[in-house]
Order: sequence, then C-alpha cells, then structure tokens
Amino acid sequence: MTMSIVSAGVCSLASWPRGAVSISRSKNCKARARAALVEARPRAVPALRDRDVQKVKVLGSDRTDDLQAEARAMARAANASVYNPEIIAGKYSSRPFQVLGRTLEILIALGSFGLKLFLDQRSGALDQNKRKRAAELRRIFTRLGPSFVKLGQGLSTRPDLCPPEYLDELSELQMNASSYVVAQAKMTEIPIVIIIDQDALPTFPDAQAFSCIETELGLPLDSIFSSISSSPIAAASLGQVYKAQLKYSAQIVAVKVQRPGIEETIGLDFYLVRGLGFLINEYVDIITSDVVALIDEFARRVYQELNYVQEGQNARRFKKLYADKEDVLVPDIFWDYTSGKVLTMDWVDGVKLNEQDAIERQGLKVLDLVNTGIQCSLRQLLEYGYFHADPHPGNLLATPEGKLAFIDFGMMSETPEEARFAIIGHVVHMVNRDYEAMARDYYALDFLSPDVDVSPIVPALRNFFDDALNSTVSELNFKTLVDGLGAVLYQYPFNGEFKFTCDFYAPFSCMSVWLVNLFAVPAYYALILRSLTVLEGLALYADPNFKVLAASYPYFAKRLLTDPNPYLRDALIELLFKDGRWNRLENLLLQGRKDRDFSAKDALQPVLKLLLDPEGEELKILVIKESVRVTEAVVLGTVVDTYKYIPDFMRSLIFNGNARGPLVMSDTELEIILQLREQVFRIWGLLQSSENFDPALLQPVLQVLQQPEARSLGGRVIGGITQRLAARLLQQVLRNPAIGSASIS
Ligand SMILES: Nc1ncnc2c1ncn2[C@@H]1O[C@H](COP(=O)(O)OP(=O)(O)OP(=O)(O)O)[C@@H](O)[C@H]1O
Repeated sequence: MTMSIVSAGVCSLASWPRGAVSISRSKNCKARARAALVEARPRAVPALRDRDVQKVKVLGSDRTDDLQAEARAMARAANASVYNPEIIAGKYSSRPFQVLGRTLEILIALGSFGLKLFLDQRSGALDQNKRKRAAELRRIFTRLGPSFVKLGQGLSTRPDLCPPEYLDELSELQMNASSYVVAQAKMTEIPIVIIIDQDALPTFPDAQAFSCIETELGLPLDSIFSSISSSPIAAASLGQVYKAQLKYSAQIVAVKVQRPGIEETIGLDFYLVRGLGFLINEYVDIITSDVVALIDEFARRVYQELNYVQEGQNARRFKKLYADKEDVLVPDIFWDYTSGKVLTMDWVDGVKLNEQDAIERQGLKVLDLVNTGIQCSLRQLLEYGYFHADPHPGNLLATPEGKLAFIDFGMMSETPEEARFAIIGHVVHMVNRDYEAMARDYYALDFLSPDVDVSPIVPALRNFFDDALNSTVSELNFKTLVDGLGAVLYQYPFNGEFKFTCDFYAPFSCMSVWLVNLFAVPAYYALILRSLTVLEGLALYADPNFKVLAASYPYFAKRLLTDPNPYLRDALIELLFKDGRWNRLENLLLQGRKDRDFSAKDALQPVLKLLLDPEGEELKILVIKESVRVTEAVVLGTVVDTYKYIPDFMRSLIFNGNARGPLVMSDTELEIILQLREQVFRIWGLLQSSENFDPALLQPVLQVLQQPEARSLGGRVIGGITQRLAARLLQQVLRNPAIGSASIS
C-alpha cells in the first residue's frame, strides 16, 4: 500500500547533536519547500491485524473507549525513561572517554563564554556587550544540544534570575523550536511553506522519525495516515512535528516524534552537571542550599517531558479545566496513535500570537486574544492552580474563528492552594499599601521560612511602591511591578558581606544571583510572572497603553466579592474596612461586573454570611458603625436638600434664624457626608442594575441592626435613633425592592 508523503523540500537535515547541520536560509531551499506531493512507500511492517483495525475504528467514540485507548498508550509508554541519577552515574562511570569528550565540549563552549564576560568586566564593557553576549549564550546552548536548550528555555522563564537581555535572547530558543509552518491549505495535498531560520534547531532524518512511529505504535505508517508531510513542520528541542491526515477518520493531526537517542545525550549532560553541583555543594559556601537537589528536580522535569503520554494526559486535564470557555481551544489527543515517543493530536490551524499582522489580516483583534489569554491564565494560576508553564507566543495560536489555542503541554506546573490565595491577598495588600502585610505574605507565598524576620523588607517595599503606586494600581505596568518586586527581593537576602562577594564575582554575578535566588523564589511563582509578562509583552506590541493589571483586576474583584474561601473573605473585609471602603466597594463592583463570570447574586455573600456567624462579632460592629454612618449621611443629606427648597423667610423660622444652613458643621464635613451619600446611591444602583441581583442579600445586615447591642453603637444622631432608622430604611428596601430603589435613589 502506498501513501502520499508530502514534500516540504529536502533541505540538509541531520541528526542532533553530533554532526548537526542547521537548515540554512536559501532561496533554493524555500523554493523546494513549496514542492508538490511525493509518492512514497513506507517501510514494510506487518499488516494491520483485525484487532488493530477494530481498535482504530472505535477510537474516540465514547469516554470508555477513550479511557481504554489511553490505558493502551500508557502501556506502550511503560518503559519510558524515568530520571534515576544512580543508574545514570553507574552507566557513565564506566565510559570515561565519552564523559571526557563531552566535558571538554561543554567546558570549551562555556569557558570561552565566561572568559569573554571576564574580559568585558575588566574593560568596563559588561553592560554595553550584554545583548551580544546573551545572543552568544543562546547560540552556545543551541549548539550544545537538547539539555542546554531546555536549560536556556527554563532560564528564559525566570525574570527573577536573568537580566532582560538574556531573557529576550533565551526565549528565542522557544521560538526557534517552532518557527516553520506558515501556511497550509487543502489537506489532501498538505501544501506547506517553510521558512527556515539560521538559528533554528536542527532536525533529524525523516526516515528515522517514520520508523520510530511504526515501531512505537506497532502499526505500519500507511495504516495510520493517508498522508504525512515528508519533512517536519517544526523542530523542537526534544522532538519534531509532522502534519498528517488520519486514515480512519480523515482528521488532520499533528504528530510529534521524539529525537532518537535523546535520553542518552540528556543523561550524560545531567551526569556532568550533577558532578558540578556536588563541587558547588562542597566548596562554594555562599550557596547554602542543595544545588544537586535542584539539578535533580530540573532533570526529573525534563525526563517527564520525554514521556509523551504524560504530555497527552496534561493536555487532557488542561482541556477539562479550561476549555469550557468557547474562546479557548485545546487539541484532543489520539491515544491509539500515541506512545512515550510519539504524540498524535488534533492539528490546530492557527497563527502564532506574536505574528500580529497575520492575525489582523484574518480580521481578528490581537488584544481580544490577549485578553482571553489573561483571563485563562488567571484561572489557571489562581483558581485550579494547574497551569501551562511554557506559555510563550509560539505555544499560543489564534485560530481563524478567533479562539485562543494552547499547544505543548510538556511543562505544566501547579500552584499550591495556600499560595493561590496568598497571591490574591498580596494584591489586596498592595492596593491597601499595607507593606507589613505584604512582607508577611512572603511566608504564605513560601518565599521565606517563618523563622526569617521580614521587617527589613518593609522599608524597601515602601520605597518602591510609594513611588510606583502614585498612579492607580490598574495603571501600573506589570513588568514595572515585577521588576520592582524582583529588585526588592534581590536586595533582601544580601547582607553586607554577601554583597561584597557578589561584587567580587561581578562578571558572574548573574550566575550567583541566579543560584542564590533560585532558593528564595519557588519556581511556580516565577512561571506565573512569566506567563503574565509574556501576555503583557504581546499586548503592548499591539497597544502601547495596554495595562495587564487593569485587565486582570475584574477577575480579582470577582473572586474577592464572591469567593467563600475564608482567606479571600478576610481579604475583602480588610479591603472594605480599611479607609476608603466605599470607594473600594464601588470600584470592586464596577470591575467585577466586567468579568464575564460575575454574578451579582453572589457578590458580598461570603462577608454577609459571616454576619450571621458567631465568629463574625468584629465584623458586626464594623457593619453597624458603617450602617449608622451611611444612614446619617442619607438623613442629613436629605435635610440639606430640603433646606434648599425652603423659602428664605421660612428658613429662619424653621432653623431658628440660622441662615448658614440647616446643620452645624463645617463645609468640609458636609461635603464628606454628601459624597458618601452619593457613593452609596451609586453602589446601590450598580447592584440593582446587575442581572440576578436579589435585595434579600442584605437580610443579614438587617438582622444585625435589629439586635439590641446595635443601639449602643449610634452615631451623631442621638444614640440608637440612626440604628433604628438604618434598620427601617433597609427593611423598606427588602420588602419592596422597587420602592426601595426609588426611595434610596
Ligand atoms: N497540535 C498542533 N497543531 C499545529 N501545530 C503544532 C501542534 N503541536 C505542535 N505544533 C507545532 O510544532 C511546534 C513544536 O511543538 P511543541 O512546542 O509541542 O514541541 P516541544 O518539543 O514541546 O517544543 P519545546 O522545545 O518548546 O519543548 C509548535 O510550536 C507548533 O508550530
């Protein structure tokens, strides 16, 4: 049986790392990339057995079949490698020449880079050459192969560890992994245009890839696909991706095939780096944490990425949690064509999010897509805590229907529950400018162990945020905030002695800072920052005035107003009852309403419920005091209004000759009262105009106001009267919302 192998041009391909040849940018190559179909006969493998055909036909028909197919894929990946440093050490300790050869290769590459940094430092050109050196480091990582590309990709997600120039360059390692496909049309012919990049990651021979698919799946290629592109449409650090059409259903799929022998290369590199880690642990005193443990953690993650069934499962979990929104797309996995080294999934027709002109040409708005990305990221990071840890623009596609598609689920991360709430709390404390609380948050965020004194951080936070927060939080640039916070945290662990050490190692200071800080900031936090900075970067490209914090605030507001979690409920109480409360409530409501999942019915419920709880004693007092204050404002405001309509001659009669006004109070005091009244009316209006709003929501306030203790808390108007007035006003509102609304506004 023959199958069409669609040629994208046979440019010089080579396996990696040894003898690797990058595909060069040439007219010839581009021309050939547009080549037509080529008929090809795949390697002979045993014909499909009946059982297999059956298996393929039912694929995806229902959930049970899907689970069974997934189980079969897991069985195929049963012997996928797991990181085991002891086994690796055992293997390489008996191969001294191989170890020596690779050591020299790495030492020469990194040593010459270090030397250049040292010379830059001596000649005072360190800053001036930063960009150039960053590009060099990227090229060195690319040349050194997959483990170093992974390392570079990892570092590019750590704004807390790398200077911006290095972040920019190293993130190219992600873009290179995915920079080929530009267009495709009728699938039966799979026309592909390839753009080739000099710095792109090298590919490995297609014959090897196709043979890997057949061996891994135990099926001949032509029984799986009716056609497959003859060259990869993208080369990535660990594998390369083909576009194909499934034979049984004619669906278009992306097939990711792992680089042959990759475990071998990666294993040796980790063996060497781990050896270096031992030396650091032993001889470098300034680094007190366990570097070997850190390397092991990183290696474990990379090995996990080598198991494509795991990646498929990540995609499935991600889809279940987040693709419930119609503007988010996650490809389905074809479990019958997936194994540890082969991953088959829905082909996503789309344009990468950084190709903004192409997006606009499709009639889509980049900012809409970025906004979808921000909302989805917030849900990932702060709701379920399961997030895509590699959301670079190459992994985010805009589909022609305007959906935002996520691909590449190799690297996922989780935010622990406490940290999720702590992050929201941190934002509240920032809005409140409560620097002591912000500093204390670093315990909950797991930046610092509880025995560390945080008081030295407080002045640093104050210094930075008092300046930065001159504008409102929503106007702040997220990157400014992250950089500022990063700077504060950089300073913190350094005492005088430490600073000296860093200066001494100035050319390598980046490295020492990386290592020191690695232990201070949990990786998921840096990844969170990364994902939002990536989206902000994309948005700023489309609109220099875009503010990611402003776009995120509705989500925070919604969560604060509606989430029953005690931590968030307390954060809301703190936010509302710290000065400026009505402003804040109005703002929260205004913002929360912008979130598409906001329900007015749920707003304030957690706080109001607490009023009926014996634990809510403290809150009750605050609420009574506030109700009394508001009632006074309404009553006194009405008196002032009435006064305006009373003819002059009657005023002196009614108000005992007081021509200045009906109340004995200063103009400023009066203005504050009137402002409060206006604000409360506005808030009421906001609530009332929200869909699903039910005034019965305020019942707990009424109950509290009717309690006898409430009387003793009367305000300016004789003890107890305002409390009764407040209760009556509220009662009227609750009994008849329409009348209530009329009377209050
Ligand atoms: N489902 C898909 N539909 C269309 N294109 C895809 C799909 N999956 C992958 N690709 C293409 O292949 C490229 C590489 O895929 P992917 O990012 O999953 O590989 P990777 O090995 O995880 O890369 P990395 O080096 O970033 O780890 C993507 O950038 C994209 O261009």
